[in-house]
Amino acid sequence: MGDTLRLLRVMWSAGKGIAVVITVIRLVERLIPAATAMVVGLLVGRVTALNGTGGFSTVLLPLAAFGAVLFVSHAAETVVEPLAYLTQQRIDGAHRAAVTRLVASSPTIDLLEQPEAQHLIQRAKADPDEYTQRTPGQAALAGLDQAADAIGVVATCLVVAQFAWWLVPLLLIPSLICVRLRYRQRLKFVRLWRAQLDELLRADRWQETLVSAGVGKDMRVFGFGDWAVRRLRRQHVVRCQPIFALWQRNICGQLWLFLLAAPPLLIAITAVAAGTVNGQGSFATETAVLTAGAALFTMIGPGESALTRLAGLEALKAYDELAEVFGKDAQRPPPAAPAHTGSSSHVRFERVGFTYPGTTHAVLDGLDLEIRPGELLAIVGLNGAGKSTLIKLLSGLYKPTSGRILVGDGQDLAELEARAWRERISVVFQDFVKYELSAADNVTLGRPGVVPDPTVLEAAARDAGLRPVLDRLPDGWETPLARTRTGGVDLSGGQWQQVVLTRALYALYTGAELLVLDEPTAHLDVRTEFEVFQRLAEHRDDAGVVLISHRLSTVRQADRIVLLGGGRITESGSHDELIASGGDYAKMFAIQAERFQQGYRHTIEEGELL
Ligand SMILES: Nc1ncnc2c1ncn2[C@@H]1O[C@H](COP(=O)(O)OP(=O)(O)OP(=O)(O)O)[C@@H](O)[C@H]1O
Repeated sequence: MGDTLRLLRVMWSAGKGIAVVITVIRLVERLIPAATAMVVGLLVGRVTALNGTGGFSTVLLPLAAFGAVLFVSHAAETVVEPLAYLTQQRIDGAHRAAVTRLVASSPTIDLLEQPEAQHLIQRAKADPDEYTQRTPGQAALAGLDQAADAIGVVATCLVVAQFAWWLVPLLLIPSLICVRLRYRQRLKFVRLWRAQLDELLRADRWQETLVSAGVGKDMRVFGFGDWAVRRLRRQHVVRCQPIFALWQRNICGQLWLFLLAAPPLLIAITAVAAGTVNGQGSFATETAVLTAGAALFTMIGPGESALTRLAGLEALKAYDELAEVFGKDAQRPPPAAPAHTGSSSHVRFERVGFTYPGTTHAVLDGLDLEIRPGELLAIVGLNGAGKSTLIKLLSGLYKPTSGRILVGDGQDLAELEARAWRERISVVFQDFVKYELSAADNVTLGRPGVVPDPTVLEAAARDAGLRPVLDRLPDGWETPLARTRTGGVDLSGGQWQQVVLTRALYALYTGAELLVLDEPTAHLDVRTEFEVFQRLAEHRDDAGVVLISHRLSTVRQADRIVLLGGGRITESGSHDELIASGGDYAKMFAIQAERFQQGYRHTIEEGELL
């Protein structure tokens, strides 16, 4: 009952007018079998009464009524289809927007990395690419169908009862048992689908990966196309086999359902025929009852509505669970949390420890670090030392497992409103995203919702060294940065990095106070990288910059360099101080300087960069 009410509410949410119209049409449709039975009965009665005596005019009325029933049936069918489509799209559009909003509302990303959360999202997103998956819109319409079916069954039973009341339970009870059994069969499909979510997700991702241009390169070069397709097929077969097996059992079950429902219908037909022969009813009544009985048999038919209702409700229930999980998360920190005060480029990590959810290894372990206002701070360390993790904590994407991060005048980052904090910082991640949007959109995403200022856009492009790249694009700023889009182009790795740097600088020049760059120049040639940093140093004003880089030739320009190792800062100082101390930084620098001089001596003027 609760589910039915919920589906009605969902239906109502599509718009009162459309909900009422579609309900009326569905009801009319369901009354048509009963109306047909009565009209056919009336027609047969009149024809029989004529008994070859002429007077054809007496059958005109039932004939006209029959035509009217046919017309109404046809009109209802024609009108209901677009209305149902509209209703479904409205409901599903709103549902998908709600799911996206909910998932996006989480201030951190730790939940998104959990398989359980991904399963919930898959269940809730109502993307009916699977046999058993249905959308809330489809479920609402199916719920309406079922309610209308029930009314249609009552009307048809009234026609049948004209002959004898006991025919109603005789036909109805086996049919209702069939409905129940079918419902249980469909429930098994939904449960099976739910149990297979993990494989489904893996197969989906694998398929998406295989058709992407990036993987297309690897696939061709290494020649693993056949292997990849075989793997995809195997995943598909493994997933489908239990569904086929369930179908096989289902087909056998259908025979039992037929044996349950058909004999009562035959008994009813025989009883009505015998009764008519014995003068218990007219031939017309017999025709009406038989027409209605057959309609009843088909009305309680295939159980598709039951599956649709069940599967669509599944998406709504998954949304509830998702709201529970993400809703809680979205409320940490509380929405009314204060905005921070003081300079955003003043940050202190106090004994910060961090272990990724679901793992046991502490990536950061009692880390103390101060990022001073206006300072250019470089963080270096070996692969896996935790540099990117530190940046994610600084961006508020994860909360420290222990310790705290104080920002501005000493406010705990965990208690601040995440959005307000992020407006004050500008971050380039190592694994940045290449958005299939225009060059302008790719950059202005750094400050969304604000009318782009062309002067600032140009300044950011100039400082990131993007201007020469833009000059070569066919449509300048408006060129889509994706080969798959009409008129689009793809950029080289270094050019993409310049786009992303431009985005970060654009955010910096429009209000951010702390620029965080995680390997921002790994793909840039040495000269471009040098020029970019020169300009950044000139134009950053009072903004702080945190730079992560393995290129120590870049890092040496920083005001201060810290070395991260074993989850803590192990060395800190200017380049000269660290070289003088002869620690790990000095050793790393010596190795790189030696390799650099060997590898680039002929292309870079001596002493220009080192
Ligand atoms: N989302 C994650 N879930 C679990 N563990 C993670 C996750 N991201 C990173 N790690 C682990 O955390 C450790 C630190 O990774 P991180 O990316 O911070 O290192 P890094 O210093 O930036 O390395 P690199 O120089 O190679 O970029 C690694 O052992 C890594 O496996």
